[in-house]
Amino acid sequence: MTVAIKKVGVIGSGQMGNGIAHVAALAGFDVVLNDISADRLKSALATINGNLTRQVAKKAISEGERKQALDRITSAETIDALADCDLVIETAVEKEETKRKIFHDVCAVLKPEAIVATNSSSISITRLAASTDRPEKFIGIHFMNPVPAMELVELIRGIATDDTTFDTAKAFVAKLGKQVAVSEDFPAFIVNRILLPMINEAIYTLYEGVGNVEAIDAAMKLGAHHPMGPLELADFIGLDTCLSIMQVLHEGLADSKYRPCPLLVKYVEAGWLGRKSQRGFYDYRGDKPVPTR
Ligand SMILES: CC(=O)CC(=O)SCCNC(=O)CCNC(=O)[C@H](O)C(C)(C)COP(=O)(O)OP(=O)(O)OC[C@H]1O[C@@H](n2cnc3c(N)ncnc32)[C@H](O)[C@@H]1OP(=O)(O)O
Ligand SMILES: NC(=O)C1=CN([C@@H]2O[C@H](COP(=O)(O)OP(=O)(O)OC[C@H]3O[C@@H](n4cnc5c(N)ncnc54)[C@H](OP(=O)(O)O)[C@@H]3O)[C@@H](O)[C@H]2O)C=CC1
Repeated sequence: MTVAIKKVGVIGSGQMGNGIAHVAALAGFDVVLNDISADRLKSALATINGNLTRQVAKKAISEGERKQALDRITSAETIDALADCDLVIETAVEKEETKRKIFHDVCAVLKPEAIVATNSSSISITRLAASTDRPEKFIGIHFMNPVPAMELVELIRGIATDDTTFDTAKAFVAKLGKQVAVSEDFPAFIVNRILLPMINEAIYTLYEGVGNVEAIDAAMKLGAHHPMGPLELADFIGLDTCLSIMQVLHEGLADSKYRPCPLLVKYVEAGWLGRKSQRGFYDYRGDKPVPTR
């Protein structure tokens, strides 16, 4: 059994939030995009418009579809604006305390039957669900970056998630034109359990001087046919997010093989978070990315 979803709330308008709002609006859902920062909301709407315009240029969608999708998105700086949403997807920073606070605030304004989802990359769905007033209506809907281009969405049930919530989330993902992979609720789920240790190992390879940034990325692009090198991909994901995921794996599985590389810690402490802060394993401030090591 599924429940009808018409209006979707997206909390956090960073790179994932704008991607989720984009694909949901294009699929015909009304979307309320929420962020604590007005500037973020403004730049998210500009990014969505830019990505929709690129799809029009590639003839993937019509000009009318671009316009209708944009018209379906409203932006809001306050959480009250999400009150009449049927589904809310939280996609703020990968910090458990921030997410818990958001769930506390949003559940207070939502109707009791609304479904609450998180796009968390790694944090226990069961634990996040337990911090809400509706663990049975809580689920992990984990999109991949960049959302408009990636086919997969992981669905993760918490221990209490009911069948209606799972079936509704599955139908929602199908309506977005994406494929589902179901993951059990263990640290970092499937994709990041495999991908992040690979990225962390690439950073150790750099840290130990086995290769420089250029050599490591070229090796994996040309030698293993990865679309992006692991360091380029780390910058794309965000080094703060990569570190948070490694910390969840390290703490959650208590195995030293998940120890975050000290060089990753150093970059995050420097505020060199990758593309979003214009500097990470590459410096993006010039015409083209320049390796920082
Ligand atoms: C951390 C987590 O929790 C989970 C994760 O997401 S892990 C990260 C998973 N993502 C990846 O591994 C991405 C790896 N990289 C890639 O697959 C590719 O480099 C890429 C798809 C990003 C770009 O591919 P490309 O061939 O170099 O570029 P390009 O041909 O311009 O783009 C391919 C498509 O992606 C879209 N695209 C590219 N960058 C985009 C962006 N930033 N935002 C939206 N769409 C984008 C393009 O519009 C294009 O769409 P169509 O196929 O509909 O035309
Ligand atoms: N990056 C990736 O490749 C992927 C990330 N994810 C997950 O998606 C989530 C978001 O990641 P991503 O988009 O990359 O992160 P970003 O840093 O790009 O965006 C996070 C956004 O959330 C905003 N924010 C912070 N606190 C709040 C709040 N209390 N209420 C509303 N908005 C808030 C931030 O605002 P401000 O900057 O002003 O603090 C920022 O705009 C994380 O949980 C991450 O693990 C999932 C799949 C892939």
